[in-house]
Amino acid sequence: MALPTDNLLALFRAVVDIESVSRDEARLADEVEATLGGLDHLEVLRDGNAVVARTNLGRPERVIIAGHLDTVPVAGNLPSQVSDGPGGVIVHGRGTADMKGGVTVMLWLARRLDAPARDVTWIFYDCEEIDVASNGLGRLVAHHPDWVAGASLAVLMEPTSALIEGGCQGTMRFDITTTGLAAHSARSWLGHNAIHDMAEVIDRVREFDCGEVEVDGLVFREGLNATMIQGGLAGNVIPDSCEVQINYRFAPDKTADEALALMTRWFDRWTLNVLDLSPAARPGLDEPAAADFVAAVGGEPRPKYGWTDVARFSSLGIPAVNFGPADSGKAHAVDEFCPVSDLDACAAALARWLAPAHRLV
Ligand SMILES: N[C@@H](CCC[C@H](NC(=O)CCC(=O)O)C(=O)O)C(=O)O
Repeated sequence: MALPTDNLLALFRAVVDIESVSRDEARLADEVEATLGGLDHLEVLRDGNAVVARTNLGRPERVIIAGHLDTVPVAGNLPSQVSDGPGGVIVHGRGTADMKGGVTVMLWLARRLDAPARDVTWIFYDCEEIDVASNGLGRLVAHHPDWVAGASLAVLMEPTSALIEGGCQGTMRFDITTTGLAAHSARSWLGHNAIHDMAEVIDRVREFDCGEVEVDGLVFREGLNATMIQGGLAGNVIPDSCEVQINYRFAPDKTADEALALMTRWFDRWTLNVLDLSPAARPGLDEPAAADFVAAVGGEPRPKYGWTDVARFSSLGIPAVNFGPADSGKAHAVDEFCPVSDLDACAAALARWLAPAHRLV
């Protein structure tokens, strides 16, 4: 199936309807490669399930526009559905908010902007939604550092309702396990209940003061939450083990090491098994390239509460911002959606910035 590139809504629905849960992005990556291949103005490169398309026009400046192809697991919310909203057509379904609207705008513009004023590297990558060790952009940068080198700005088309969201919060996921002694539940005094012991861990999670933290003029909002729990063997057995997964979202005033040290102190009675630790990124919107983008797009920048690869680009010394269609408040929700008017707004703003003289057809 070739992606329909003449109609934005049709393209969006086709991209959404190709299921691409993390580690299963090959089909969508193939379609992206086929859609951008064979155009005179683009060089197309591939690393695993990541696709890069770039102009080589010898412009004095190169920018990166990036987005991930993967989604969190489908929850009965595919294929896509459409409805009519006050502002026009709305597309519903897994990935519409996070972040196939952004991917669609990238495909739309990459095909059409054949003479941008800045050279553009379009990066479509895999495995963003899972552990940082699997992240496709991280792999691509490790394999081909030259594919991102020298960029003056990276725009991540994560959901932002077509406004700029600066920086990103860090994320740390860890397990805590409590251990008991199994016994018949009719003689519970012979055992020790690991699930009951977990109550103290949960209390500790709830007692943590999740503050608001201002960084570079944007107010971030931290969070500490138990997100998964398991334990118990059968309804008549005292459980001898219970495991909870905890997620700490930390503001960019802390390094990843500081976040780890804080959690280790806060849960000092237990052993933390760290599953994932991704650093935050400061907004840095006063960097000249970022400030120029803010001026071109307009609107009042907001903080990015989720983790995005803005953090990776920042650590590489490339200023980066989040800018894409859809409300981030709907990211990962079963009823996620994206208004087509957001796609139009993002495409128009990016075209203004990349090729002021270009008329989008
Ligand atoms: N390695 C991390 C990756 C998690 C990435 C994910 N990002 C978003 O959902 C961005 C959307 C937004 O907030 O606008 C996240 O923050 O969970 C991990 O495995 O946790």
